[in-house]
Amino acid sequence: MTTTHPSPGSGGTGPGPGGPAVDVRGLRKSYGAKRAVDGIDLRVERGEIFAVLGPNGAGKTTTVEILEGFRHRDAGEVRVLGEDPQTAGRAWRSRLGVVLQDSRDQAELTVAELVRHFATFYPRPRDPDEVIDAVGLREKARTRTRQLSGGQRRRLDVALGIVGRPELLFLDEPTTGFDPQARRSFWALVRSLREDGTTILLTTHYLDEAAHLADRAAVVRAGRVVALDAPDRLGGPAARRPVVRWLDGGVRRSERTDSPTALVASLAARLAGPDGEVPGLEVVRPSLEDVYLELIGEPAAGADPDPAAPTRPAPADARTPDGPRAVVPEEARP
Ligand SMILES: Nc1ncnc2c1ncn2[C@@H]1O[C@H](COP(=O)(O)OP(=O)(O)OP(=O)(O)O)[C@@H](O)[C@H]1O
Repeated sequence: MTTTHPSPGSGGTGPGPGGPAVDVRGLRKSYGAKRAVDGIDLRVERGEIFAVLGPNGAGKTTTVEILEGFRHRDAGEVRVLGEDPQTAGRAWRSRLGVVLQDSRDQAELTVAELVRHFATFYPRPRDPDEVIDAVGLREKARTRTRQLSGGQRRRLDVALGIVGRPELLFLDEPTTGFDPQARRSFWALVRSLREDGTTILLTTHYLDEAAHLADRAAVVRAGRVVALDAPDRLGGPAARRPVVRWLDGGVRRSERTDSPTALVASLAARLAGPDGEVPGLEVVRPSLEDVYLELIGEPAAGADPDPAAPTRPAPADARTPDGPRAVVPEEARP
């Protein structure tokens, strides 16, 4: 379940100062001996949808919670909408929309009551009924939030995240638990927010979500950014080189090549049987998932090792909770 935390205050009344929405340099954060974030640099431009990808424990949530002002960093420079989240006040907070991964509250209120209640925290809220429509909850407007399904609750969280008309919206794994149709309509909603000028920083484990939504994506592994680019360019051209696979005397062979046609022609001349076919011939262009798995050091099943690929990292360790992951600063509580 997810909860959106309100960001009351007096801001949100106009565009913030120029410059990137998020600018992070040399960010570090440890929990005891565990380095969760180990020197992250990234910049999110205003008006873009930026995805942060990475395996469990890579440091995504820690990074995002620092950007949201919910966690303190050990080192590095951070600017979010031009301010340092550690010292920024209510006006800054009201310019953010935050949709966290876990928690629930206000279970006895109906959807409409809760969205209207959150709208009162902001100086220039969206119309609550329009927001409820936009997230596809019109039918559930009079339902108590405790009676919503997981996917419906997630949509409600998004409604609460956008009702304040944020300049920057953080979405932490927003479509977990959605059915395929709900995901598609949620993606359309996120795109329409971008068209309204909202900057969106999204963490997701769904690569198709990043491919459909993100203008750019960063892949984080063991607390560092290992790639940052448009989803269809992540990993660089070498990572997208097609792989030709075939059987040679019953032995499986493969080769990455920039000229698959020439390779297939030479294989055909050498190995084609009486039917004119090369046994087991396939030409495969690596998908975003293949590229991602290589970047995080987990080659896809059946993938061919690429000498240019990053070395395999130590496995990401399990979370060691030390209390609530996301706390709402006093000043942001209703
Ligand atoms: N409150 C905490 N106390 C101690 N260690 C923590 C805490 N929060 C996170 N960690 C550790 O820091 C590392 C990074 O965790 P983080 O939650 O930032 O990763 P993540 O990339 O968001 O993972 P996931 O995809 O599972 O949400 C992990 O090793 C995790 O166990």
